[in-house]
Amino acid sequence: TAVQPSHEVTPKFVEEITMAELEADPYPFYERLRKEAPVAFVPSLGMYIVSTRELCMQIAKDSDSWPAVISPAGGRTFGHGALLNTNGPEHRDLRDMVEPHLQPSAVDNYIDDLVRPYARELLERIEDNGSADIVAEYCEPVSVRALGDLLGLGDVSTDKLREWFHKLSVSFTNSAMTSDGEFANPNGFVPGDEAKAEIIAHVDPKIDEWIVNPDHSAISHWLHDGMPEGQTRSRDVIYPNLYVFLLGAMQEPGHAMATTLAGLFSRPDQLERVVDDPGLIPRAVGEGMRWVAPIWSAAAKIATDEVVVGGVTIPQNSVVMLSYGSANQDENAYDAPTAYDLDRAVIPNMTFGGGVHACAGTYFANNVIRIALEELLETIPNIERDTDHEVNFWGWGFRGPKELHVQWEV
Ligand SMILES: COc1cccc(CO)c1O
Repeated sequence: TAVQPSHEVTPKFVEEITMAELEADPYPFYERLRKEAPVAFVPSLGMYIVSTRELCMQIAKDSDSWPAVISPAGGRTFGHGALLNTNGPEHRDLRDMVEPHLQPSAVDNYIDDLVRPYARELLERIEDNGSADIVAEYCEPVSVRALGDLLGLGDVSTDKLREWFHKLSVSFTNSAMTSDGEFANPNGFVPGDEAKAEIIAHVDPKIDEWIVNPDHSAISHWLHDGMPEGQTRSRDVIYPNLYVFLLGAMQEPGHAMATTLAGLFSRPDQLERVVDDPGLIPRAVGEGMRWVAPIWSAAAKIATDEVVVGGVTIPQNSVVMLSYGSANQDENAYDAPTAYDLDRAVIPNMTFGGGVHACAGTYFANNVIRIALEELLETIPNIERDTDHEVNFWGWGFRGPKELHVQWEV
């Protein structure tokens, strides 16, 4: 439930902010938060928001004082057995379940064959068109196909995987609360419920098969690895964590590709350097994800006891949301933080979180994004932004360009 601090006076701009404004452009609001109220209870979100890099880093790393909790909207979407809602030994067991496929030595073995052929196939389809919405026609397809095939969902179409993550995403981030702590937009969870129903209908028979005939897919290993002979993990464990992968792990590499391109388009000289030297792509991607963190504000923690943070008393059991997208543009840590700059000093950022809950897919994601951009810039080195279209970044929980219209001389 939303714990409204009675004695604190909420600044007017904090009282008035709406979900729609945050999803359109959270940056002005968070710049004011960082300066005037780095820790603030935001009534329309029904939780405390932490907006500076220092405090986000401090809380993310202190998992004893700040256990991870799924946000209210997240819990309504996924249920409560997901990695990001577990701590201690239960969390460790789930990380042991998902990490084998994501550790660098494993990724190095499969990542090129997993990503490059499909990226090339997509580029062959569009390279003679001279224009594209690169988000829909390339970034999202490459992002979902790679992970879908790894998971064991090669029989789910690219478009269906995209539909699922879009539906899960709007549901997971449907965070608006009324003043009495109810969800402001209960209908916003319908897309997530629809996606889950389809996911279960498709995956249940596959789980039945994997139980008796294991294969090398990630989900098959999640069922069997580390379990006593003849036993497999229950669906109650598999599904909430599969939803985590079908949302963020599917959506964010595509966001990061598009955001990096948008950043480079804002610095044509830097785009040219990256096209000429693909060895710069990892740095370009790192800066792109610093510039607009794809997982912008989706890591919530819970105050185990009443605690004072940033001068604010946070009551016990309050939900605190770490806004990594704001931390990454904290003027106390980054010069000209709102600018994309390939050459800026590399200062650790919050893109992949921190502490024991830091992203398990960091290495996997960085390689998917790298290969996708290597193939794109090699195939279409003269890619430009189509300035007849705006770059419409969207999202508060997760953020990236909804579309990115590009053109090139054929
Ligand atoms: C990798 O995937 C995720 C990371 C952080 C939050 C969520 C919300 O489910 C995710 O799906």
